[in-house]
Amino acid sequence: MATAEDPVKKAEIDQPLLERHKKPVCLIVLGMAGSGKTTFVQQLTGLLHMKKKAPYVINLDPACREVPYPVNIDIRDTVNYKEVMKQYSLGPNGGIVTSLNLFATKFDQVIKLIEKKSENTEIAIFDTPGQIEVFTWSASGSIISETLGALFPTVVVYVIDTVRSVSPVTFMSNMLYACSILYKLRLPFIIVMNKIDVVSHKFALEWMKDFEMFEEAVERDKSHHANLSRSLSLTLDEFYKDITTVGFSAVTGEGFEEFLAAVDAAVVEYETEYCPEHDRLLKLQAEARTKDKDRQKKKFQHDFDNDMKKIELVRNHSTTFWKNRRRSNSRNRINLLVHHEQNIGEIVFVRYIKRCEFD
Ligand SMILES: Nc1nc2c(ncn2[C@@H]2O[C@H](COP(=O)(O)OP(=O)(O)OP(=O)(O)O)[C@@H](O)[C@H]2O)c(=O)[nH]1
Repeated sequence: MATAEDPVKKAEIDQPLLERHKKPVCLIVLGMAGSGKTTFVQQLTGLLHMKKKAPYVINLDPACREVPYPVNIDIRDTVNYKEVMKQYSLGPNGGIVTSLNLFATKFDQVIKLIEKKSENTEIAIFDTPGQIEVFTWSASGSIISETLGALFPTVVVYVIDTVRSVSPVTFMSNMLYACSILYKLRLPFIIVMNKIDVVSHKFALEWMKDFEMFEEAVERDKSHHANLSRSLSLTLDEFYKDITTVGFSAVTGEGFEEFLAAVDAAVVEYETEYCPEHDRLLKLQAEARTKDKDRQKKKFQHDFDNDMKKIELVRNHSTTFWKNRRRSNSRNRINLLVHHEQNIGEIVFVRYIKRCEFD
């Protein structure tokens, strides 16, 4: 398991973030309802302000009553969640999904605003709805995360309620969810074990580092899910190795510096792993498109040649016909032939235009 204090990563992040990147680092804050996302964003915003590094804050939760931090862009200014529910006859979750989808259609404007601020903004923070699946498994969530990932160094911050995770089963469920989000969004990932002012997150670090310690905890837990947790934990071993975990208290601000170091390390990962992979995929897509175009071009050429043969045949036939035609009883046949010639002429014309497009 990697922590922000790893010497290799620390060496790579000696240079301050702002000097390496002109664009802000985008933090997408996700987490189960009640994990403390909003309090975390509030604390983070306050601490960054104190450091004279005011973040650009975007609220993506259309259903929240109030936002307890200074917000630069608020989804509620663009979409009226209650109106959406009424207009489309939706329940609360459907209303949130549809509101986020409507907002995603205007996401290019958000990008423009962030770019405008890029000169003197280091960090942009996105607070997301409590119904985590609304963001992670919706089209709008993919659009937003992919757009950000393509333009700015983007990091997913997954907030976990440490107090509730002392139970191995809850801990395992949370980790499985984190793992599924990582594979869905494929962006650098930081786990924030929140509420460490109540319970230290050391037990979680130990469970992630040492499988036997987790197994002991599972043995103590009499839950009927214990066996499943044990085998899943082995599966998650690989996931733990690549993930950065920091303890944080959204109430006291403890863990702030460690979190910033983790963000810096995640940006290095974005540059060294995410960007090359992203470019590789784009290249593959471009190659596939070229191949498809070549295939269509060949097929077109084949059809075009066949048409030319057909028209030549009709032309020869009609020349003979016109030569031998007799005036009586031939009007319909003449009309048919003219019509046929016109049709083939149109096909050839359309194909000719298409060939010009190919070239
Ligand atoms: N002691 C303690 N309480 C916290 C901390 N972070 C959040 N809380 C409390 O946890 C509760 C939930 O916090 P929120 O910030 O509303 O959680 P959320 O994830 O935004 O919730 P949703 O908007 O429902 O998704 C609140 O009562 C907070 O005061 C923390 O670090 N320590």
